[in-house]
Amino acid sequence: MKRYAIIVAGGSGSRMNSEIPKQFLLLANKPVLFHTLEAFAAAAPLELILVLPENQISYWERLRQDYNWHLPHQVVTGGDTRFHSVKKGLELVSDPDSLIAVHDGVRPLVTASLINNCFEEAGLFGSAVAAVPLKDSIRAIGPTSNGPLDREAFRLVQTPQAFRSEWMKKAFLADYQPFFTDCASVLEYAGFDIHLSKGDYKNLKITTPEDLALAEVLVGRSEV
Ligand SMILES: Nc1ccn([C@@H]2O[C@H](COP(=O)(O)OP(=O)(O)OP(=O)(O)O)[C@@H](O)[C@H]2O)c(=O)n1
Ligand SMILES: C[C@](O)(CO)[C@H](O)COP(=O)(O)O
Repeated sequence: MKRYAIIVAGGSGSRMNSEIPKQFLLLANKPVLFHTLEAFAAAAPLELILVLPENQISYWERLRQDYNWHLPHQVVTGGDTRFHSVKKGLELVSDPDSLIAVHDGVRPLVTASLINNCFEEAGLFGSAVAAVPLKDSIRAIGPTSNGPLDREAFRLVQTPQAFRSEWMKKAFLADYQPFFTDCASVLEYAGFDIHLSKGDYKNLKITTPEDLALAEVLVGRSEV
């Protein structure tokens, strides 16, 4: 089955508080997005689709030239939310019977084994969403009090999130809902079962400045 990867990098990175959107910041001396795209290209034969903010496409082209970086990929402009950006990426998937992995451009430490495992399990189950158990205790917050929850009943959800293309195409016909924080929520809303796949604690999402500092420590360290 043909494989596609949609790398969503259409956000502005407001929580990072950086003038340059976080997907272009340097990690181990090269832009975060180069790490992410290279990880997918190294994993398995697939078609790479990169979703970027409209006002950053020329910056991306300049970065590629400056770094003499030539990994084949298609670029499409993103939308107002992650949901809309994924939807734009989906328009470039032409094969009706394929597997699609959607991944945050700002998760550059994703490994080939995590990517391939998600594709393989999506082939078996129709969906495969990387997730990890919680390490901390959690409490539910009410208006005047708070109380403990059983952390074994929860998982932290990551990307890659891989699906049969037919499922994704159907699910993304939905109108946008505010609880669509990832693709799993969109597919579940459309009635599809979500299979959780083994995630990786190192597969962190660069959201705030300390995440980038942590990624600098972890990058290239396969032994941890
Ligand atoms: N309209 C959007 C919003 C987000 N994303 C992408 O979805 C991934 C996860 O989103 P997040 O970490 O929230 O990125 P931002 O939206 O850029 O960050 P913030 O919420 O802090 O503004 C990122 O790779 C981001 O670029 C996207 O493609 N299109
Ligand atoms: C898709 C995601 O990374 C899964 O954990 C997450 O939902 C993205 O959330 P964000 O608020 O857009 O960073």
